[in-house]
Amino acid sequence: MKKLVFVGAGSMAEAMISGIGASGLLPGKQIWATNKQDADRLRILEQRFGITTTYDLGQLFENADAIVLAMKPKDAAIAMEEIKHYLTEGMLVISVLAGVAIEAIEAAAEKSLAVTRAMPNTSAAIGKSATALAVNSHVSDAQRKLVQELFNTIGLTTFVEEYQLDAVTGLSGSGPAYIYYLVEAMEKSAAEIGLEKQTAKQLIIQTLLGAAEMLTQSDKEPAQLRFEVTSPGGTTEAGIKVLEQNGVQSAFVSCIKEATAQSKKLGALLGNELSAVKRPL
Ligand SMILES: NC(=O)C1=CN([C@@H]2O[C@H](COP(=O)(O)OP(=O)(O)OC[C@H]3O[C@@H](n4cnc5c(N)ncnc54)[C@H](O)[C@@H]3O)[C@@H](O)[C@H]2O)C=CC1
Ligand SMILES: O=C(O)[C@@H]1CCC=N1
Repeated sequence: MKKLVFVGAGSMAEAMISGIGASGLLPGKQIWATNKQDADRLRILEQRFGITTTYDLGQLFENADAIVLAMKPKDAAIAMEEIKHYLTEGMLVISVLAGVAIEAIEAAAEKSLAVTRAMPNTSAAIGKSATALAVNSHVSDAQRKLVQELFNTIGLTTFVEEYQLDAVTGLSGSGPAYIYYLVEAMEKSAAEIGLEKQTAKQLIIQTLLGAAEMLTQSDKEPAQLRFEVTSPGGTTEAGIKVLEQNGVQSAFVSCIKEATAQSKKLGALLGNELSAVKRPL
């Protein structure tokens, strides 16, 4: 790949640019980006990652191998209207838009295109994204390899059926936020039980890293690992009892289902009838 173009230069684009840049797969200069109107933001990204930015769409799309659609779903219709004439058959379109169907993107572009729908997460910034990918039939084997190589630079990559991407969005696209939410709660409680912020932060982060590593290295189920922390009549048992009384586990299940449902709704922002990708019967 010689030229990768980001249309949209917000948090997700930055996380990807940062990860791809750090991997050395593509020199910064060959990564291009544009946004709606925030020139200061583009300048910051240029300085930070050595990328090229422009508002000249002709220049932006010239000889581009792959285009990443990285605007909010609500802005996708206008953005597609602006860029559709620059999208050509040989280009690979990579959409990170939550909920928006591949067919809706092709319909908005008014042509058949090689499209990959991807759902990464913001841990891409440090090469730790969990990314799921789905491709349409116009994506060649070489493009499939290329897109996998690209997302491998920012973490773990797996291919799924397109209808599964809303679930991926609810689970791992939004997932980092759930973990940060838990950490916020742990930090709040640390303050209330008399621990200094810095000490608590260190302990919380190491606890998370340790638990993640245990989940990776051990072949035990999470429930078994939890059981092993929980001494009868001990502190964990007392704590978890409160979580159970407050329905925290089922609240998490509802949270992920709601986020999944919201992904489906967001898809409707770019072509109502085309956006809902149904599970095959
Ligand atoms: N933030 C996250 O954790 C994740 C976000 N996503 C998806 O990534 C996409 C972007 O999300 P964020 O980066 O969080 O949003 P953001 O609000 O930080 O950035 C959106 C960018 O799109 C630009 N934009 C809007 N209209 C445009 C147009 N017509 N032409 C060019 N640029 C335009 C904005 O100027 C801005 O730079 C969304 O579709 C979201 O569903 C996917 C996975 C994770
Ligand atoms: O909140 C959102 O809509 C985006 C998609 C997944 C994570 N952030």
